Amino acid sequence: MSNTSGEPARKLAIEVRDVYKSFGTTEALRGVSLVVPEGTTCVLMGVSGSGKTVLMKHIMGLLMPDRGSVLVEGQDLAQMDETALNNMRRKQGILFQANALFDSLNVYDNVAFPLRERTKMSEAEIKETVDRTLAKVGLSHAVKRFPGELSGGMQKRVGFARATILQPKILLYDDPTAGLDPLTTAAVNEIIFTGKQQLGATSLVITPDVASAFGMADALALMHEGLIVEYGPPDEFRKSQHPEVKAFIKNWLKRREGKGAATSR
Ligand SMILES: Nc1ncnc2c1ncn2[C@@H]1O[C@H](COP(=O)(O)OP(=O)(O)OP(=O)(O)O)[C@@H](O)[C@H]1O
Repeated sequence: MSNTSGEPARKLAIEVRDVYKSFGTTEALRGVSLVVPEGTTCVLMGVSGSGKTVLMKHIMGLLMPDRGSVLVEGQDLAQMDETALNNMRRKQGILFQANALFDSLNVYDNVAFPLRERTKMSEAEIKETVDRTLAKVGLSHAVKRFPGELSGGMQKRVGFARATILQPKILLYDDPTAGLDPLTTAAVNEIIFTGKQQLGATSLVITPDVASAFGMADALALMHEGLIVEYGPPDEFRKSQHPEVKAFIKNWLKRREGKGAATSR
């Protein structure tokens, strides 16, 4: 199989096929389809309540569709038993808004945690792996500090180190830059890019930050009322004439200008 550029088509890391999901009378997903080829970054955008997190939870196997199917690395999650689902989740690195670091553990022990829980590595092997991972995110100097003693950006980097220490093939980020200042936001975007470059991982990112989205995405998807209303590479997405895309970008520009005015005052 090849695409129009003559390169062999990549395998699909994630494939969502016509998924419906309701909670009572709330139709959260109303026929969503999405493909994310291996090693690429897909960014999901959309207003609050449009269904982004519900979609991501399906990909994590935390929710099952009412109709349709979700395949991760070609495997239909609905066909998996609990053990297989757990194994599949281990291949995913998950970074949500809250970093979910253990406050009582220092940086070293936070990052070592998945290795102690899920591998049979010796303490010497763990040390070698943790040191190498922390060096990659520029935190070698902070191993003994506790989460409360770190800046927001440093906490994100620890979260990233912990989420990636088992070398996941799929990275899922839900609003990783929420509440962060522009400099820290740039640092987190760099981290997401690092995930792609260093791990060759497939990433699915939910972010309201359109500038970050365009900077990191191989493909962008806009969700609206439980549907993906536009999907495509950044260049095509930018030119979209879909009213929801135009409204979303206009709204973001307005909010950004508002923030600029607030900070320049
Ligand atoms: N467990 C649940 N029970 C009931 N309703 C839910 C549940 N989870 C999500 N919903 C509803 O499904 C819809 C989609 O929610 P979702 O969290 O996916 O939105 P979102 O696009 O991620 O929003 P935000 O940007 O605010 O996080 C919303 O109407 C939400 O209230």
